Amino acid sequence: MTLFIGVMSGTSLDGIDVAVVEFATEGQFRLQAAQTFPYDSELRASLLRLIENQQCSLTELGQLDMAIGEASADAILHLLTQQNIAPNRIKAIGSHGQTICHAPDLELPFSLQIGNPSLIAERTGITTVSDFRERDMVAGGQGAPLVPAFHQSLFSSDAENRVILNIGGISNITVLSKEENSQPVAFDTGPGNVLLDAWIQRSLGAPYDDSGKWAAEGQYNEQLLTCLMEDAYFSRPAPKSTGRELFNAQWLSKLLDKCQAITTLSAEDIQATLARLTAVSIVDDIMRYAPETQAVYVCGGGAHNLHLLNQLSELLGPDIRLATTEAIGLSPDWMEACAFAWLAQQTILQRPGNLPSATGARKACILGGIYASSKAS
Ligand SMILES: Nc1ncnc2c1ncn2[C@@H]1O[C@H](COP(=O)(O)OP(=O)(O)OP(=O)(O)O)[C@@H](O)[C@H]1O
Ligand SMILES: CC(=O)N[C@H]1[C@@H]2OC[C@@H](O2)[C@@H](O)[C@@H]1O[C@H](C)C(=O)O
Repeated sequence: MTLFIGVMSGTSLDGIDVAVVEFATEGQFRLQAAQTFPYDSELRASLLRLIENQQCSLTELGQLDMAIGEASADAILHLLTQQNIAPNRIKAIGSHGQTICHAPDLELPFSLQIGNPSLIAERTGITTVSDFRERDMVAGGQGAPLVPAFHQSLFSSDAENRVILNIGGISNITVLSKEENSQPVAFDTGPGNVLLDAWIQRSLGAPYDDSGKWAAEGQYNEQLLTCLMEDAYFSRPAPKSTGRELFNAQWLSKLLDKCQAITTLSAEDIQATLARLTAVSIVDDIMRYAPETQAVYVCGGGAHNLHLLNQLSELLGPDIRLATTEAIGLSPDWMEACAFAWLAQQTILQRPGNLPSATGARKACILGGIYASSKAS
């Protein structure tokens, strides 16, 4: 039995997801335990300032790197103790870290994640794989999304054309065709929950729109939707990836200021329009890149937003089945953490982790850096 741990802190900045995963035979896995460890409000506020304003001192950056490393190590050790799993049973940790700057389209592209892996390896005594994105980028890729290789390995089907849809802060799709040897198209479609969270936080002070109830009280507005959809990201062809550097509270404020319809809209109408934007941008991309889709399986926190799921279902129409990834064997909350456990395994086995058909890289690469355990194995 080979156990790996995956650790993911996503663009929603809600905290650190940790999953303990068993990989038995090829193409099979079992989730043994998982938990989210929320960021404390001060750490979250510092991260948000850093990511959205892109300004901080080097000392502050170094301290945040260490603080997230500490929080990740604490989370891993807490889960292992609670589950009575000895650290020496874990082959390796795959730690994504917290993205603080993703810049795939610069002349010298880079993607920066923090959460010091030396600290994680030292504190846990477990070999830690980290810095997954940059190898793909230097091979000409976007460095994201990386989860599609895991989707392909574990969730392909020869019975139906599937899309795996992650709705985190940002949304991304993986198109899994039932044709043998087909390579998945996969990319970030744009905002997931990030604008919904920003607007409800600004209007009501709530962290997120629980089940989408607030959006369901409003009516979406076509004029505002058209304004929002004019952003060039939506019409750009794949491969492409994005993040909070583009879709953030400032992006929203700027477009709300520009749109004349805004004076007649209630705050909940704006929330309804943002939900519609997430749904329309996703479904437009599914229709463009995967018109033969038979089923869409949703994961990420957006899988709990019933209003968003209703919007998706309406736009997809009656012939495309919509369900959460629970229907194909994995709770929507743990997809990304499980994927980083799998990506760590790929690296340890010296196998590639990126999919060139998703990221646009020239070749498949072994991803990441390995921070060896200081304990003899
Ligand atoms: N019960 C719920 N109702 C509505 N929305 C929810 C609910 N639970 C979580 N969410 C949404 O999901 C978000 C968190 O999703 P998730 O953890 O998948 O994001 P992430 O992993 O940080 O992002 P990404 O995948 O972009 O890196 C929350 O910020 C919230 O908007
Ligand atoms: C740079 C970065 O952290 N990107 C995230 C983000 O969150 C969702 C989407 O944008 C995806 O491209 C990616 O994360 C997942 C884990 C991925 O690489 O597949």
